[in-house]
Amino acid sequence: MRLPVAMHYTERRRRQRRQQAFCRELARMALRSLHQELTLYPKPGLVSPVDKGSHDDMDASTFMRSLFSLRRYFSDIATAGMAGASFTELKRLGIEAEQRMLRATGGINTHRGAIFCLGMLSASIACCRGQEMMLSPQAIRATLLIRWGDALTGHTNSKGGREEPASHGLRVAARHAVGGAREEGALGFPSVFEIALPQLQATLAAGRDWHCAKTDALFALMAHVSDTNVYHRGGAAGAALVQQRSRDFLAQGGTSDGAWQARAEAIHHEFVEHRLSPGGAADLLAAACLIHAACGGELAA
Ligand SMILES: CC(C)(COP(=O)(O)OP(=O)(O)OC[C@H]1O[C@@H](n2cnc3c(N)ncnc32)[C@H](O)[C@@H]1O)[C@@H](O)C(=O)NCCC(=O)NCCS
Ligand SMILES: Nc1ncnc2c1ncn2[C@@H]1O[C@H](COP(=O)(O)OP(=O)(O)OP(=O)(O)O)[C@@H](O)[C@H]1O
Repeated sequence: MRLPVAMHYTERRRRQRRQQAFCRELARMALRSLHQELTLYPKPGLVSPVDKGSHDDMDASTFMRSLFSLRRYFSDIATAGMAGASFTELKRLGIEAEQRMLRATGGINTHRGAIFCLGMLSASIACCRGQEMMLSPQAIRATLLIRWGDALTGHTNSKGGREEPASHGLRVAARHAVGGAREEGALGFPSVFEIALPQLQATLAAGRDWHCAKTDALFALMAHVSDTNVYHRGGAAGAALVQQRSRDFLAQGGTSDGAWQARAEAIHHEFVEHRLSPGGAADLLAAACLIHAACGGELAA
């Protein structure tokens, strides 16, 4: 039986409202995930509410200003992803968000990697939802690769649409042959899905709390990721130090070891001494929190 036209219209409006509400909720989750990363301490070399880590141009309040500037972005990129927008459209939203972030922070790069990583993942989560798929890490990753995988591979070699000649990431990629954020994206964020998420889940399954889960996941990321921020500041020797300390921390049981807090704090101070900052790993931790939350997990306080 055919429904009257007015009913079709009402049903369509309802569906549209539900989808808009989902995109707004997803944007809140993305911001909460970034906030979850920011508030974690000890966190080697990184900015937290306790100190500025290896940075002298930014602190937690710079990150908070940056976070507020991204509210609209995450909801816009989710809406675009739900509608199956092209990568060109997503990239335009990403570049605008970078510009808003830089205005909010007085030119300091607080969230460039996160805008890319959590932005693409938000688009993918919303795209799954738009097609009424069950939200799972597998579905989100497959959707990202099917929809935007080719374009993300193309992006690996482009200048990213910005005006400057080459970013730190591109210079590091050329000099040290490391992939960085662009390669992560082109491969469907393997460090999020294969390293950070399983580690979050393993620590929680072992009965430890969310704070421990985030800490173990961050160390697992630092042990595996080729972080262009680390190479930019510390070269190959800095990258080797970050990986070695992180592997040692995990080999001693991570947060299952009674003295983990003191050990993590000692590594934090050592990274600060060397001016090392694993910002890529920090972004990927926030991204893993977002996938965890989008698939029904709790983001504990
Ligand atoms: C892809 C991006 C991150 C550019 O990265 P690039 O390699 O040029 O390096 P840049 O030094 O500018 O920033 C890299 C940032 O990525 C993060 N990062 C570093 N290493 C890694 C890694 N291995 N994995 C994930 N993130 C990483 C860091 O936080 C760092 O700040 C992005 O800034 C970009 O291209 N922006 C243009 C807008 C765009 O195209 N957006 C796409 C859709 S949202
Ligand atoms: N808690 C955090 N502390 C520090 N950096 C973080 C944190 N979370 C994420 N990051 C990432 O680290 C990057 C900042 O690193 P950095 O200041 O080295 O970048 P830069 O401005 O490109 O380099 P530089 O300051 O050496 O010229 C940001 O792009 C951000 O994505």
